[in-house]
Amino acid sequence: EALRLQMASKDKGLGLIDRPLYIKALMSKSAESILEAVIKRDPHEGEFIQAVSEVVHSLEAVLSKNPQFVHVLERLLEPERVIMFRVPWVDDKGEMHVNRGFRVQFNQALGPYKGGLRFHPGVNLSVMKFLGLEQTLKNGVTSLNLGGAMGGSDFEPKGKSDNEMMRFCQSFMEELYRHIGPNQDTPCGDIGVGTREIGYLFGQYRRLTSQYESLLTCKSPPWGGSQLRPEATGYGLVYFAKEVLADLDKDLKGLRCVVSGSGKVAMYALEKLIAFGAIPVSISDSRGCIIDEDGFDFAKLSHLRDIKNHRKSLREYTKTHSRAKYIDDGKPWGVKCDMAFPCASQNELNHSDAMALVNAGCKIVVEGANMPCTTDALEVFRKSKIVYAPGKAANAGGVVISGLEMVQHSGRIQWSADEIDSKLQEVMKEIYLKCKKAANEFGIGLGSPESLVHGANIAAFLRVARAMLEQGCV
Ligand SMILES: NC(=O)C1=CN([C@@H]2O[C@H](COP(=O)(O)OP(=O)(O)OC[C@H]3O[C@@H](n4cnc5c(N)ncnc54)[C@H](OP(=O)(O)O)[C@@H]3O)[C@@H](O)[C@H]2O)C=CC1
Ligand SMILES: N=C(CCC(=O)O)C(=O)O
Repeated sequence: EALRLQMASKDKGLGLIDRPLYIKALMSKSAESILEAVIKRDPHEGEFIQAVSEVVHSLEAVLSKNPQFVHVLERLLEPERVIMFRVPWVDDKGEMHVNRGFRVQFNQALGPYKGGLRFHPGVNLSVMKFLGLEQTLKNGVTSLNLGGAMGGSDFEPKGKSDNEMMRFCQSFMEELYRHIGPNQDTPCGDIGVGTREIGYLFGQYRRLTSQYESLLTCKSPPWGGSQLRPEATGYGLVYFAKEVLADLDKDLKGLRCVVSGSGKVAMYALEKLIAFGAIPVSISDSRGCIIDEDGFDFAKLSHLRDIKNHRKSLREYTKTHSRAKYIDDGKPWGVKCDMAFPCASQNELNHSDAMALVNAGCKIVVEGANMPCTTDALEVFRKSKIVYAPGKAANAGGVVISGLEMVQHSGRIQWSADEIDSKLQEVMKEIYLKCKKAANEFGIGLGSPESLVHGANIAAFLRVARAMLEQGCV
């Protein structure tokens, strides 16, 4: 029945919203009714429904053994607060512009809201809610006491001067500061928001409140930031991948890796892969990808992509490295490889990309981005027995070091890069073991390629749900 529904949905070319049809066929009544309620309430929020479908599917076994959690899950899937606001700003020519700002404060049961800020024209409420849910579960799967949130704006940072970026950040914080604080909500970076933007946001917050508080992370180390916070997501991703490989008696050395994206997460993942002797052969940006079969000149690449140089196009790399090929509108998934690290954006890797990866010999996919694989791509991985590590576990290194930044900032101390790095390695191993344990406890054995995603959802949900149950119907 599930396969029939799945084929039917594919034949009719049903959209994202209908994709859960075949997933629903696999679900018990209570799980299906929870998903149906979400689809009924916001049928146009495709990304959010996609994220919810995966979570509800993972929790079937938990709900059947713990019926008291059914109502907790219903509450969890509705954000505690959605703040949307106008962001007016003036460009260098004196022209006025307006953008939309968001802060989705998803769940505060485990601690103050914690999550990124994304500046990208693709930002809308559905994307903010999917990221808020992912962040809630990601923070839940760590041992940190942090709730989940996500915010940002549909502002396009590309082509903006430093002064325009500063004025936009100041206007954005002019509203956001009413809703955040060290014990309330502590934002950080994400797509389009790095240390430069966090600096401008922090300066405006200080001006408005005259408070020097630990309320933004990814700050610059000399004034309260943590060592290795920019590197943390990419480094942690590779540490997680090493744990997955170790269980398969493999190691990164000599493995060919395809990476997508060339921002903060992708570039530091590339650096760490090279350090461990892996051979990254591709990276990408929103206009195309570079294939360099012999491996990359990391120093040259990182100079090109540095935000201080306004992130030059990847095409510039081929001017000094003739062996590299730049492919307009290209994606890196067809290149012969052993592992894939999607580190760009949601739904960047679809059904045909997944098929290309299978044909290229890929055996393991480790997500650096949040929800980079479509439901159809995950179905291909499942059928082809490709081991798949979800972003909510594998990319949690960023928020973990954000949590450590908050500890250092409030204690007015700063740990060394080595201390942070060894803590990061330890935490990524802990997260991996938690996912494995949860999957095994509920009978989704490690043999099944999607066990880590179920394990991550189960481990995270149980931690958040227990707190929500004890804190009453709020
Ligand atoms: N920063 C963090 O701490 C964390 C980030 N993540 C996730 O990792 C991913 C990357 O974030 P981050 O590296 O910080 O962001 P950056 O803005 O630093 O880099 C984003 C990269 O992805 C590319 N990109 C953006 N949108 C698209 C798209 N629609 N299609 C193809 N490529 C695209 C960009 O290309 P171009 O330069 O051409 O725009 C750029 O190379 C996101 O999914 C984010 O949510 C997860 C955990 C932590
Ligand atoms: N964008 C982030 C980082 C969140 C944080 O460090 O608060 C993520 O985990 O997706």
